[in-house]
Amino acid sequence: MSESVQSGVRPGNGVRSGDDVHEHHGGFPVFTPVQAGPNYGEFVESLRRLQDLAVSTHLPDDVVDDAIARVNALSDMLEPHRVSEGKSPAGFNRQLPGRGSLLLLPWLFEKVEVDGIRSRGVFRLFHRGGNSAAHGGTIGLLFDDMLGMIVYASGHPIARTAYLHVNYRQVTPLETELVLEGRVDRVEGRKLFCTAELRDLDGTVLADCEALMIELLPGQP
Ligand SMILES: CCCCC/C=C\C/C=C\C/C=C\C/C=C\CCCC(=O)SCCNC(=O)CCNC(=O)[C@H](O)C(C)(C)COP(=O)(O)OP(=O)(O)OC[C@H]1O[C@@H](n2cnc3c(N)ncnc32)[C@H](O)[C@@H]1OP(=O)(O)O
Repeated sequence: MSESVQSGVRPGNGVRSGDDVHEHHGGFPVFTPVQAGPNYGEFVESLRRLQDLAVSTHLPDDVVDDAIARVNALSDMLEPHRVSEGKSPAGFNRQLPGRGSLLLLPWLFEKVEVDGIRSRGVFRLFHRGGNSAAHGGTIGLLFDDMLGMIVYASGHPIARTAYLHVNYRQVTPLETELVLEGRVDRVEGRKLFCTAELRDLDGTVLADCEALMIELLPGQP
């Protein structure tokens, strides 16, 4: 987000070029990229492991009490370091799984180009919906976050998702490497029509989507 917001939009696909003026990104604030420290990725991964365990254990009550005390102690340690949006490395570090965000799927981008993007990763235990399959909402999250990156990579100003139509074609497995690809298909004024597919390593489409992204007007949140 920060690259796009701060240094502007890269030209591509015949869309407006030289759009590196902040006003072209709606009402988004100017963020200065926050680089993660060398151990930040490990910190986020440790928290993901904790989430995996939180949904895949059955703990005795005394262990739960002990866990509450320890987690609260950890939170107390972090609390004094709270910062406002855009001042944390979370979500801003593309070299880290899920850009270093605990919210996002811990996937890594392999290709971020004008004609489309590709990322790779796994759904974790804490993404389980039922019967060992990924929760449908987490697949929507994966697609929606990718759409922001597609718009960014294609050289358009910041856009928001007006609709996201997901087709669930096959059950999506957990803890299995998968590949996601997407691109802007066509542009009508502010409207960017995008598509993306989630595939397994055999190339089977597990889910695909069609989405409308709308470039923000000046001042739009
Ligand atoms: C250092 C490393 C950096 C790492 C990070 C790098 C990159 C980061 C990644 C990404 C890049 C950067 C930034 C990304 C930032 C943000 C992405 C955010 C994505 C989201 O946050 S996603 C959240 C869910 N999303 C919403 O929260 C949207 C809520 N919503 C609205 O904010 C408005 O709704 C809005 C603005 C969408 C439109 O509002 P509006 O008033 O401007 O436009 P209006 O309604 O007039 O529509 C104009 C034309 O679209 C048609 N139209 C509209 N809606 C339609 C629909 N549903 N179906 C069919 N057609 C539709 C109309 O019919 C008309 O069509 P026509 O012009 O032909 O008449």
